[in-house]
Amino acid sequence: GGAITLSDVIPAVAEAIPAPGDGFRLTGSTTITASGAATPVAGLLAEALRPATGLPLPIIAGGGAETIALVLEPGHPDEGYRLHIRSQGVELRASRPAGLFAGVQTLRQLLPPEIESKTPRRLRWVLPGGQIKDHPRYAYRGAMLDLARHFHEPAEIRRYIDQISRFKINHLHLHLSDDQGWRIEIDSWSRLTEVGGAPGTGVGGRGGGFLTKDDYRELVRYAADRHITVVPEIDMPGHVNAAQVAYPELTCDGKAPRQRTDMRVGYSSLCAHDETTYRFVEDVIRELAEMTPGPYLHIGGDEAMSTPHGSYLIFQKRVLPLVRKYGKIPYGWHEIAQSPAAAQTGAVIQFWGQESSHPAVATSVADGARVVLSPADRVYLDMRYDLLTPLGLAWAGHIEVRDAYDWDPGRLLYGVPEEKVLGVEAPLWSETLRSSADIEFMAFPRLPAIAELGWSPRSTHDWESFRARLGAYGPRWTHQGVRFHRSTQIHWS
Ligand SMILES: CC1=[NH+][C@H]2[C@@H](O1)O[C@H](CO)[C@@H](O)[C@@H]2O
Repeated sequence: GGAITLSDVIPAVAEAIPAPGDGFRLTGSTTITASGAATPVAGLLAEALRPATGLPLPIIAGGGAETIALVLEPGHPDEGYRLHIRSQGVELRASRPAGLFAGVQTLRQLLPPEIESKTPRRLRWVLPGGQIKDHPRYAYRGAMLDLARHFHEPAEIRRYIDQISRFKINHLHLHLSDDQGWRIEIDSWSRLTEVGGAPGTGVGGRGGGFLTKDDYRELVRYAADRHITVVPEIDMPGHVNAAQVAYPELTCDGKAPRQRTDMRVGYSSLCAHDETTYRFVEDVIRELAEMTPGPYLHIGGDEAMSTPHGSYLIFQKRVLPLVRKYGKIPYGWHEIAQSPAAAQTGAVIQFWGQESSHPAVATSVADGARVVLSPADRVYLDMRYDLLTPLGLAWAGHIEVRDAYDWDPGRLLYGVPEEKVLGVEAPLWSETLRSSADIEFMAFPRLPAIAELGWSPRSTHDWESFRARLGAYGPRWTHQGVRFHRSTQIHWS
């Protein structure tokens, strides 16, 4: 493709002022300048640029010519940054390390695609001259990975964290329990993983396993270093068969249900009238909260078809406040909006419907709840692209790249105006996934579309621009070894 310009970045930047001919060339004498809290971000920048360039790119504290300076200073919007590229040097300015990290993702995309090579390439490494002023439209830009239907090892989750961080995604929602399996160690209820995390507890009798508390803490740290907040989810009162196989006392009749490795939903429910249920729920919330530095604790709430409506309301009235009791913001699928406790506890409601209006959500929002948008027919990355797609489901229809791109989070839901939208999230359910390759095939190229909706100003929204930028991005995935789907909607470079 042609020379890279400031406007080729995904997500689209808020403002770009090119200065042609004033580009900065990386050479053997280029340094990176950083101090204090900017230093870890400088380390990630050096780590990103050294392999393909083969350049030393030492990190120094003291500035000077030919340097890429990372500067923390007041006056920038949250996660925002200013990038100024001139022939004599580069300045990346922000008020928080997260802003510098966002700027680093932009910088990577301003170098030729070969920058993603793990081995040195003999190339002129030139950053195009000019200025970028950039900041996110929404604070919450998420990706969800379902570890319950198919467990993915920590190394696979770290790989996904790396890949989503390139597009300024800043939340990773981990779906840690469901009917098939339980994937996070809880000390006070150890059979949850001894039984629910055993080999063979995934869909099709595969995909067993679980995260120890140390695995989880390490993933939280790895994500935090890339300015991604982990959002853990324990799905209740439905989607609990695995917990009930491990602890029959969590059923209303005390009989352990049979283990399930099929893909059906809606058949399980905790017992809303039994105090054992609330002891269990509180223990789980307490242990999850103490190992989760992020502000959110997701308690599911979806598809409770086997929970009578009255029992569902009793359950949410008891449980949403428990999340607050342990210092977290309650978060749940949009069914929780049936309960006044959602708004009363200032919960975040995750909309996963296909409707353009949802009265219960609009009411909760009017009463103080906020919304994360995950319309299933737009952002469910487990939906097939088309009839030929070998993986995934199709209950919400096929989702090609344009379907994922062409909608507006600020105008999706009647009664949920722009200022009540916390952001967007792309769930990837794992009933049909088996590997990192499967994750990458379903997530890319659609996730960048959702990342752009979450980050870029609405004024930059343009399908022809996005598809051209995406086509030019393809070689970067190839150099990284990302097994993306070569959608026929895109002209891949
Ligand atoms: C919130 C929600 N509950 C269901 C629904 O989404 O569809 C998913 C598959 O697309 C399925 O795995 C999940 O259990």
